[in-house]
Amino acid sequence: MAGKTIFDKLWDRHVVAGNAGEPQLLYIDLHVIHEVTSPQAFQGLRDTGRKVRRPDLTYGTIDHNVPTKDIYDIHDLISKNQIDTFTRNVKEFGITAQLHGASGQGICHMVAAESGRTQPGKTIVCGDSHTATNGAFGAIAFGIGTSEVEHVLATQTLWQVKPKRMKVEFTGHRQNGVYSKDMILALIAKYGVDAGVGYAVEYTGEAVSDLSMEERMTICNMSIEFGAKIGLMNPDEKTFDYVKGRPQAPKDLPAAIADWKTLVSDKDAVYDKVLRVDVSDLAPMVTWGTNPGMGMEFGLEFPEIHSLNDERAYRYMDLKPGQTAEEIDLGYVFIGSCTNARLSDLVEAAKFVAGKQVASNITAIVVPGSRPVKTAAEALGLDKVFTEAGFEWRDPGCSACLGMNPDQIPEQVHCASTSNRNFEGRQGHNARTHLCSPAMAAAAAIHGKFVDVRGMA
Ligand SMILES: CC(C)[C@H](C(=O)O)[C@@H](O)C(=O)O
Repeated sequence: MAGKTIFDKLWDRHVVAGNAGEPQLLYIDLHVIHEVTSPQAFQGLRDTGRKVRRPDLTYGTIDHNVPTKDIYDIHDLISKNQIDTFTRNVKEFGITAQLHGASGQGICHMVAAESGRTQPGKTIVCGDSHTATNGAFGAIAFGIGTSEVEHVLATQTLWQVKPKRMKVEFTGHRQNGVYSKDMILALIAKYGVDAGVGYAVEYTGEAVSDLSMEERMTICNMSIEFGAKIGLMNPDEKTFDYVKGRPQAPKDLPAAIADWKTLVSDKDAVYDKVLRVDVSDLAPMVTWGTNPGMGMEFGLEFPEIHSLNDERAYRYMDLKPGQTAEEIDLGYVFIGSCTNARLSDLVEAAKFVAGKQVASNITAIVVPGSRPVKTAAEALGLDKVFTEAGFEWRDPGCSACLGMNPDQIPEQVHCASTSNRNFEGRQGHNARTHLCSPAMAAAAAIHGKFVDVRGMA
């Protein structure tokens, strides 16, 4: 019999009912909730007189709507209503949540891992498309819709059709100044934003083993930009070390680790599709267009127009084929989001900023993804490094990744952004987003334009 992938092993462990090839009922080990996609779900429970089946397996945070200048100072009435409603709901249904100013508050895709709830072998869902971030630990993690949030709240299970299996092998070793963000942007640029549709993607290869857990999360996070709901990696010693010592780590860690070690893909595992990206010569990536696949290695010219989409993207971005990233007239730099606002991202960005000044044409903000990251960064003095250089240092939240809170990029301004989506209007009406790594964003803030960070720090 052929070997099994990690995905097969985890899937099989969680099937409660249903046959292969049909929708199957999966047990959910962890349900993360936030203020945007849960209100109707709770109302649905209330309307039918149901309770949350496993409040102990449900974990909440506020992130999308929170202002990052003063988390209590919410002017937008819809945002305020969502946060107030969420606060009421978690209290009424007995769910642990990181609310205003709480020490664990932050972006939903960061807080579960930070608390130790994200562990190898789990099924993890959240009403948010970047939930695959947790897959970096060797978990099946995916985003769900609000009616599914209600289903999970009520039953701790979910109907799903098993996706196909894809292996993405990152071979070679990265050059200095090239990061996991560049790896995932390169994958999406090479194969397209729909290449992962219908697949659970397993990321493997020496270039993945090289990465820290935080860097791995960046890759799994952007699985959805590759078209896949699920992206995951085989757990290893780095994974176990990350979980160890966290408040919600398993009580009997050695026993858990012994089990987790079995939850890796067999050598002879079978995949429906295999893709490869060699990262040895990869340069830092910058997107020029309006989807995450419209990206180029730094130094290369933006491509010819091949479709109406390309034409529209160039018009929206006010750029032309043949230009290079260096020629982009940047006005804003955003370092933040569930993709790249972890401690190591801020440490790396700070290397390019220390002792320097933000260029006069740039407004630059750093938004730690969570309160634990903010606290840890301040203990390292990173807040001073950034503010002395002219960056603003904010409170945790989704911030300018998406225009759901006051942090918006002004119209027509080009923004070097460490976030995950460069869609039209994503960061604000008519704002122009260029996705890149924290190092590229930080160096761009100092130089006033994109520069090649290879060999710089
Ligand atoms: C608000 C939420 C539903 C949305 C998502 O699920 O993707 C957001 O997090 C995003 O990144 O666009």
